[in-house]
Amino acid sequence: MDLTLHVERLGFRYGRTPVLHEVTLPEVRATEVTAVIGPNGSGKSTLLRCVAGFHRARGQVRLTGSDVGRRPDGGGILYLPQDPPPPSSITVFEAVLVARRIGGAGGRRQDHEAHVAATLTKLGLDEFATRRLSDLSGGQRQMVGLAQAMTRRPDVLLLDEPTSNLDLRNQLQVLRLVRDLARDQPAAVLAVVHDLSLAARIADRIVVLHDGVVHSSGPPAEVLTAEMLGAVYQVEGTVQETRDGVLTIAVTDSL
Ligand SMILES: Nc1ncnc2c1ncn2[C@@H]1O[C@H](COP(=O)(O)OP(=O)(O)OP(=O)(O)O)[C@@H](O)[C@H]1O
Repeated sequence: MDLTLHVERLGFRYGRTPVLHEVTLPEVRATEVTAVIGPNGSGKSTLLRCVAGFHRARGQVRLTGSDVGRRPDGGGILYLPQDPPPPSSITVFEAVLVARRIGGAGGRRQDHEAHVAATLTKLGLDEFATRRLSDLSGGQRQMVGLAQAMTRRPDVLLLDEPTSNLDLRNQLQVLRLVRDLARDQPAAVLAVVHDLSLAARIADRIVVLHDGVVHSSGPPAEVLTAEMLGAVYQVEGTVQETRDGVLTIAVTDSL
């Protein structure tokens, strides 16, 4: 049976302030991407941190499937935070190699180095391999963070706004890579994405979080509606689908 992430009835509070209420997500199977959207402060990052096990939440987070624990060079749940890796004096290549070794992958050094080189190529980071992290922009370091996550070959990848520091071209490239990674590796991916049009392009399913409650979930075309924009984001908007199935969301409120 395919590896599947189950998140059921999660409840969490910071001190006395409740943030998540009985949050149940649709199952996320390996090969699939689920995007979590919602307004600022709706609990998206908290949800990801609860799934990652950083917060002790009520409810259940389970991995099922005969593949669980079978991946020799990786596995498990990996959380990639919103902030890129900090500037430091190690090179991009070293940073990704260290991430792979910390991930517990066994084997020969040459094999790890070849894997890291291939990962950097996939992300278009070849030219940065020998540069120090301290010499990179925030967006470039965010790409390195993604390379570190990919090289650890997790069963479940939790991404908190993986494109927040990236320009338009890199946003698309990263989201394509995330989709390919989910399918090829395979991995179950849960990603917080602010841009609704990008979420629609990357995700098999979208979960809308509003005040810590799941407002709606399902395929992008079902979830991204003018009604949802009004009820959750309090804006007037339109959702249009092009002939090749791309959804475009436009806010029509005047400024
Ligand atoms: N460490 C913390 N201690 C107390 N309250 C917190 C903490 N972190 C977040 N919160 C509060 O919990 C709520 C949810 O925050 P969270 O960061 O999960 O939202 P979000 O949907 O990811 O927001 P954004 O889109 O702005 O990143 C917010 O009201 C926030 O102020």
